[in-house]
Amino acid sequence: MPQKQHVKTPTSRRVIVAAVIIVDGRVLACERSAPPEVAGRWEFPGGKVEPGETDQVALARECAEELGVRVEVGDRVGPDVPLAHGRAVLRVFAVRLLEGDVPRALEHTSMRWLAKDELDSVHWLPADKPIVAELPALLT
Ligand SMILES: Nc1nc2c([nH]c(=O)n2[C@H]2C[C@H](O)[C@@H](COP(=O)(O)OP(=O)(O)OP(=O)(O)O)O2)c(=O)[nH]1
Repeated sequence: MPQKQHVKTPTSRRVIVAAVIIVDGRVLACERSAPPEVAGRWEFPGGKVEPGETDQVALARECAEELGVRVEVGDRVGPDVPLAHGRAVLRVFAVRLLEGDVPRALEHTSMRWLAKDELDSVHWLPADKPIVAELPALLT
C-alpha cells in the first residue's frame, strides 16, 4: 500500500496594493479611520487584492471606493514590503488620475497633498517607510 503523502498546502501571501498619486509635485497621503490600532496613521490609498483580481484591477477598484476616482495604474514604486509577520505584502504602484477626477476622502478621516519637504509631517504606517523613501526622487 502506498505511503500516505503529506502535502503541505502552500502558504499564500495576501497582497495589499496601494497607490502613489502625484499631482503638481505633491503626493496624496490618507489618514486611516479604522481599525482603532491604526486609526490616525497615514497611508497610501489601497487595500487587499481579492481572489481573481490582478493587482491593477484591485487598485483601480480601491481608488474608486476610497477616493471616488478613475485611474490608470502605472509602474511599481519601491519594494514589496512584508506585513503581518510575512503573511502579507504591501505592493505600491504609481497611479495617474483620469482627466478631471479629483480624489475625495470617502473612507479616510482626512487627506493631504504633501510636497517633498512635507513627507515627514505625517505619522506613516511603519510599512510605508521604504515607499516614502522613494518619493523625493519622484517629487520634483
Ligand atoms: N491601503 C493601505 N494599507 C496599508 C498601507 N500600509 C500598511 O501597512 N497597510 C496595511 C493596513 C492594513 O492592515 C492593510 C490594508 O487593509 P485595508 O483594511 O486597507 O484593506 P481593505 O480596504 O481591503 O479592507 P477590508 O475589505 O478588509 O475592510 O495593509 C498603505 O499604505 N495602504
